[in-house]
Amino acid sequence: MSVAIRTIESWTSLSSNNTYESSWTTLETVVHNKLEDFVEKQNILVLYPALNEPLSAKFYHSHAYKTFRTRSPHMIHELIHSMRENEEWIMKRCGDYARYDLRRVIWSLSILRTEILQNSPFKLFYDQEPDAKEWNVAIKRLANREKNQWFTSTWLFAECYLYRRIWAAFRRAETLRNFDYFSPIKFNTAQGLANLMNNIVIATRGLPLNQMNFQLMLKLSLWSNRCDLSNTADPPNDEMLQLIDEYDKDLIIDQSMDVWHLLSENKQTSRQPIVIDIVFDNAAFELFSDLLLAEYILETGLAQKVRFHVKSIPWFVSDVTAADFHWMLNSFLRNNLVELSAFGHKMRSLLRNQRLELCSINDFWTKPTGFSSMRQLSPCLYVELSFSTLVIFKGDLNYRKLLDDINRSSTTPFRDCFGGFIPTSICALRVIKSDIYSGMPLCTVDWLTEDDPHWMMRGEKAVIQLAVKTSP
Ligand SMILES: O=P(O)(O)OC[C@H]1O[C@](O)(CO)[C@@H](O)[C@@H]1O
Repeated sequence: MSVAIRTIESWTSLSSNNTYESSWTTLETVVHNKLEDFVEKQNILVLYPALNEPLSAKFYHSHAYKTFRTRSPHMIHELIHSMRENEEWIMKRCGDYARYDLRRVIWSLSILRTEILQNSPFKLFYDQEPDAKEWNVAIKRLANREKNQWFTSTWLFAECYLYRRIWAAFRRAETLRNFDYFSPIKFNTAQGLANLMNNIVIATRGLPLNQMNFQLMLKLSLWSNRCDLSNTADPPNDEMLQLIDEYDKDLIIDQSMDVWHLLSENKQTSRQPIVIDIVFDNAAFELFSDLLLAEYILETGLAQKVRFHVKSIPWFVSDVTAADFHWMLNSFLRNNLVELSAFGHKMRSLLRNQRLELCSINDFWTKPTGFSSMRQLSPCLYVELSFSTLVIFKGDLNYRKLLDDINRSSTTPFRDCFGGFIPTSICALRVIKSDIYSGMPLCTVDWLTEDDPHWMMRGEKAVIQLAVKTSP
């Protein structure tokens, strides 16, 4: 969107003879005609996503289409800009030769951007990374079915491919192969929020175990998902904690009470140490609020251990990697704000005595598939999760993967959409940022869409959903 806005601005400033209004109208027509050309040439269907099919950018009225027409090209543009802006800083970290490697990477990124905009076929990976072969098999399989282009393949595959391609561009450069190119944006965002995080730490010290406090911590973790850096760059509200009750009006499905019942009953009856897993989404504020939730769960005895899952490579701009996790912990430890620093020390000691665990890196989380294939592709991970009482999946992308990114009728029960994936009970904390749903009350999506056709892309509404695994 902002790419288009920039074009419009520069164009209007050039045509100084025209009135603002007439130049705007002319330009709108030009942009519109160009779009029409693209839609026709690339066989884009001027339809909403088809029911029971995977989401795809081939549907004009979809978030997938907008992603590849504007969001992703813009994201690459911003990444290039960030690499240029942070060149000196990058050279300090990666050595002087990084300057030359950066040139090559930027060139590769520009090519990638053009490939998206031209709906080119996916290229194979020629790198030596362990997953390259698997990716290439999948790309060739798509090519046989003529679905190996950005707009014709499934959205999930194409979007994961995009982040794998960006990674490949950096991995090829000797000095930058271990550099996280999204780290400047993740670190800067987190640093800017230190005061807010410190205030929230103060406000949440010593919260006793009860349903209300549990729901508060769960909802804080939910609403922090508004602050991803790929879609909704808005900073969290300073009053977030105080506004949680008010946010309830945007919570379309709220099963936080059911999650509470599941965990508090399990606490009474379980004879085994209770483990809960959190599959992280975004770094910075969201990561902080997930750590707070984990702390509350442990302090109140709802579980004896909380395990965290991170991405193996820089992913969807702001997803948490192991390096982000350690960076955040260290930044808390070194912080001058007393309570934030004490929180860091607490986290460190919980990690040392293994009540918190950062699970070993698993590349399943960055595969271009939904979770229904976990059992087959990553059986050990599936078994590991099955020992847990509850897995909390954070965010929109994890939600899409839970549903295999298939556009079922919005009222289909949550659990019926998992394609058999149910290693244990599953909770989704999702701020809605894409056009896929489950378990929605009748007509809700229709009414919301009638009021605002783009509501699902704004990251304003959310769901807390639970699927309980009953013993066989
Ligand atoms: O960080 P989240 O909540 O997974 O969302 C990030 C983005 O991922 C998507 O699912 C795909 O781009 C978007 O809908 C969303 O903007």
